Amino acid sequence: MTASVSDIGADAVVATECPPDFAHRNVWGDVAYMVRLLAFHVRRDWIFAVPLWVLLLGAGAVGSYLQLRYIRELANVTNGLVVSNRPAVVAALTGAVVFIVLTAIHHGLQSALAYTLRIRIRTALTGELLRRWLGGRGFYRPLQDHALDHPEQRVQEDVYNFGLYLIQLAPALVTSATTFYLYSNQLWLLSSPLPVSMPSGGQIIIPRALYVLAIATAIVATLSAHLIGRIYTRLDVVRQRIEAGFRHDLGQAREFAEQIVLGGGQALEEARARHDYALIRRNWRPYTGSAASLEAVRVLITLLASVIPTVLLFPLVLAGKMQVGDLTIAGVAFGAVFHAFGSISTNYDGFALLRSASQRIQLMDESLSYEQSSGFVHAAADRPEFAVRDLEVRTAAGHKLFSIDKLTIGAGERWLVRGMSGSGKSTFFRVMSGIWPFGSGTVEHPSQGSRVMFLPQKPYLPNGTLAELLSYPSPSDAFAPADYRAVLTDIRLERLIGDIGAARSWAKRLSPGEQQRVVLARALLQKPDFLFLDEATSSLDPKTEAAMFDVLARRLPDTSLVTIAHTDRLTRYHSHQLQIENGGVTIAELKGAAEGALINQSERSHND
Ligand SMILES: Nc1ncnc2c1ncn2[C@@H]1O[C@H](COP(=O)(O)OP(=O)(O)OP(=O)(O)O)[C@@H](O)[C@H]1O
Repeated sequence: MTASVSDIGADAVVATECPPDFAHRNVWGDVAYMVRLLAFHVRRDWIFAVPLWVLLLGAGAVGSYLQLRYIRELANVTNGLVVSNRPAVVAALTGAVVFIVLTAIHHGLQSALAYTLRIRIRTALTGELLRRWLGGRGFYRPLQDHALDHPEQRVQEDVYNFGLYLIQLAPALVTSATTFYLYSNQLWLLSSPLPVSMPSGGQIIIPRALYVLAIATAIVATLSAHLIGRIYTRLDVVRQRIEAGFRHDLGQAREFAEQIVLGGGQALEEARARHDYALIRRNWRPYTGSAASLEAVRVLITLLASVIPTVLLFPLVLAGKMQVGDLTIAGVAFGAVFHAFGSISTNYDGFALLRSASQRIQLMDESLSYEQSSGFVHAAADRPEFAVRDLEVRTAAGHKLFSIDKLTIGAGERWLVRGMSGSGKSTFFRVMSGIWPFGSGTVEHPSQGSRVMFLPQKPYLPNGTLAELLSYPSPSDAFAPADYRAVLTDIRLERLIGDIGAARSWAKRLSPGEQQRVVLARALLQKPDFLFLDEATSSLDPKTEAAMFDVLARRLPDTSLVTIAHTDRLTRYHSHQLQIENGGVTIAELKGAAEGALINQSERSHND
């Protein structure tokens, strides 16, 4: 099957989609947020940030001074040539070469400062975003539909771009201010009044015509750049998002290659990737248009600005009232004042990209600050037990899943949780862990010091050494090599003992059942007081499953177990059952659960 791009509505998406994060932004709000980010870095890293900023901005001012001196030497060369003064030409050329060398050294040092500051800004912002995103509960959003798009890109690329464009722009603005200061006076002096004939027949005199024209041209340039640049910023925010979507879908196709090939989904995956790319192409058209318009307006106004002084002053040169070199200086001074006053317009593309990066960081910042208020009261019990009262668990959409009037999971008890698919078993675990906010009631958690461990339905096996996988979430040096050898034997993966220190893509190398056993080994190492297993052995054959429950009973005799399972086979390993059905629960004691049952089962398994 090949789905065409228009089938999927790419045009509509790009043409009509206004990023939710863009709608309420304006340029001053963005600038205020940039200042907040900057202030954050300066507060965090003031010992380095303050001197680096001072040096970098100072370097901008030095740069414009060097440029001025160099241009003056060039003007002296021209003036010396006009009057055939050889020593003056040679002296001016020598001066020009000195300023060229100084300018090169200056640029090198400025780059070093800029790169140092960039990585320091990035380090401060990345550290903060990682702390708030990965380090807190903000990491998990039950409402995936409303979750922030591609936070990973915001942390990685947007923070990088923020530092990049900020460091490009900030010194440029300081250079502009210095240039404006240095050249303003000169242009003011060179500016004579200009008589302008009016269509009505009269004549008005523009005082300091060159100066006024330089400022007016700069204002026109800035306003036109802003009008075009607003769209450019918006399109760049869209571009960042759809690029991230493209990368994400390709990454997912790589991750699930086996499932896709077995399911025959290659054509659909290709269509999905083409659709993602089509969005990028559709966005590229207006993006190109606005970038091209920005560039054209910038060049047009810059070039016009470069001829205005000649147009106004050449009669004075022809009349012998002004030297050619002075015309050059007037031209440079006009250009400098125009560029300095209108520096936002000449740097508008960088400013637009800086706004786009800062908007995306801001949305992540706001999203991390947002706390979904929980309907549940979580408290610490004074005994080592979980106790729930008047619990009503709901879906994110507000539909009731089930309610529990009263339930206590005491020390050493073994509970089996059952119910139809979608009845809310995993959500019950989410409530018990405190990450599910939708519903009401009280959950008392075991007294301080009790350790609780949740093993979810889908094992999470990040890349790393086998020891890191087994010790997760503790570091691998938290356990001795002998512990790893023992648990690998317990979970019947002795063959991997030689690979304990080997870094591999274990999620790809291990079968789903083996992955589940690796996750069970974490519990054997961590020895929690309460262990919640969400269909943690669903991929195992009955014999291996029995062996795993036998090991759990042997190695963790005092651990309270809460197991979600669909199979009757596990009844014998539990003392109580919680059945979720028809919006309520039924609680029963399982009389057949005896130590003997475990041992008999285990012996049978070994004899099979
Ligand atoms: N993160 C989430 N956001 C929104 N709804 C969710 C989320 N997780 C689960 N649900 C919804 O809550 C309901 C209960 O889901 P839950 O995972 O608890 O079911 P379950 O009983 O464990 O199912 P199964 O036996 O199939 O694993 C389902 O309708 C599901 O769609």
